[in-house]
Amino acid sequence: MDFEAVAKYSALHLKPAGLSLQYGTAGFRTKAGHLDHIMYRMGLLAVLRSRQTKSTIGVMVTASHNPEEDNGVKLVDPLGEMLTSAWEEYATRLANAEEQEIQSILTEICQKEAVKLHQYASVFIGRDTRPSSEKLSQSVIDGVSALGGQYHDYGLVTTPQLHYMVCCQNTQEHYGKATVEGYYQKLSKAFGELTKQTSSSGDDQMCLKIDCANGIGALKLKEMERYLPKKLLIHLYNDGTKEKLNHLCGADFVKVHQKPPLGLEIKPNERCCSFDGDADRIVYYYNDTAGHFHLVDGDKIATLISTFIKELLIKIGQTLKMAVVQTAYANGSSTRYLEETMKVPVHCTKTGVKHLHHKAQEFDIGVYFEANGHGTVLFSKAAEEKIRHMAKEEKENQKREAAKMLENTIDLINQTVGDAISDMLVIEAILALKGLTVQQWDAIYTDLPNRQLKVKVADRRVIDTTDAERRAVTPPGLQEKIDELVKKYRVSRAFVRPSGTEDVVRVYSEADTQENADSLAHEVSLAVYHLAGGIGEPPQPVC
Ligand SMILES: CC(=O)N[C@H]1[C@@H](OP(=O)(O)O)O[C@H](CO)[C@@H](O)[C@@H]1O
Ligand SMILES: [Mg+2]
Repeated sequence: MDFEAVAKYSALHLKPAGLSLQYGTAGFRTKAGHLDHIMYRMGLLAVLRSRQTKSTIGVMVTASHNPEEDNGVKLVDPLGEMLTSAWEEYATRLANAEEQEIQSILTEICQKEAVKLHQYASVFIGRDTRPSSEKLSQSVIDGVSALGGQYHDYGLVTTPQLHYMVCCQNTQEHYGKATVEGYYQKLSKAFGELTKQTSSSGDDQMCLKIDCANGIGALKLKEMERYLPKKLLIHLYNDGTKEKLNHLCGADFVKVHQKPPLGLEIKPNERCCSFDGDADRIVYYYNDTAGHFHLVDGDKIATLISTFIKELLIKIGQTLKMAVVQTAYANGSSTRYLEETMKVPVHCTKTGVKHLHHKAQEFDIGVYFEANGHGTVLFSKAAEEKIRHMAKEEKENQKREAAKMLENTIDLINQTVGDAISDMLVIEAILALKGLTVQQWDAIYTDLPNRQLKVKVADRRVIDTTDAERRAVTPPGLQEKIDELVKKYRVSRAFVRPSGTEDVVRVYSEADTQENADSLAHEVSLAVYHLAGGIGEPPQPVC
């Protein structure tokens, strides 16, 4: 290893004294001004991971739905998955090392992981539209170069596009061409094929208003439009030309506040959706004729997609094992509907896509979505082969057509990670094929009223959880208090957990009415404030 080069470049990317950060739910995230050294060091780490896996590794510079002033970085593993957990620990150690410790930590990682120092290394780099992202991605490049790695800078891309391209590269382009154009072509072709059957009905225009959160999604949808069939009419709002990234708009804002984004006027019953800042999440919504807002979130997306797939599986007569994976934030009504009406097994994991993704890999077909709209569908190799074989060879017309639909769904979905563009196309195709309006989709089940709140505490690590984060083990007395509060309300549920992306404790509640969900969330927030070291003003009631 050329430690001289590492030290030379490192001096240009000094760590601010006393700063300590952790590789959290979605990599490192904080104020952009604190991240230069992290970027450089993640460039170094990506080279080691590439050498160890003998594969291309991705580095994405983004802070997703966070405010524009923040930034972040995450590493992408060879098949487009999130970085494996042992390496998350290395990432944290390297990020927090003092200047003089960098060399010994790099050496230790190489020894532990049997990294061959002369192995070829390749890193794909992408970034979102934040003003700070370009400079920060240059720091990643410095890290890659310092250790003699090769890199391809894709510039402005959505997070899922980078994941896709890493997967393409490491499967010798079996998954698709490792270019943004290849991505557009693959998805557009699958979408066109899948929606072919809908084109005979005449009034089959699919109209969708998209809030792009003033982020990368707008740029990429504009590029993609010319590849898409004309029958899909998309109208882009919050395209980043006027307003600030994620400010009062985007999927996270709409989900958390349960209201429409600024900058998008909704006429009654119009189908609308919001992307988040790096276009890996999507939620749908509409206003009814009385002007009431209705959110159609990740749980409803999982329900729509799994219903569609299950119906096709019945048609092809294959007993492939399908399951839905959710987190504790999934609305209780969605879980009940999936288990009791749909008869689909449901599993609950900790928050964070990597947990859902791993669980979903256990099934022939694993549908996973966080309630906030981040999710995808995974098909096992065996399931995929079976479906592709049937789509080609099956003699019975009806079965073969159903298999073809599944095959096109496989090609349309981005299996590496949740992808707003790909998910949107899957949803639009399913709605068109099933002839469903957004209201009919929404009416599949009724969400339980719920509320999400944040509480500021001195150190959120004092809260430790178990049972897929549904119960707090520490601090003492907190879970008992939550249990007591939950008992006061009907069909209620509540839990708290430290956020992995923000310096807050998150509170979630559900109850029979919105007033009760709000009141339960407020009472639980007060319990957190008092028992887990709250700082600042005590939480105020939701108004
Ligand atoms: C309640 C919630 O929506 N939490 C989000 C949020 O994680 P936290 O650990 O809750 O901050 O950001 C993650 C990354 O985008 C996402 O995976 C997760 O679902
Ligand atoms: Mg995101």
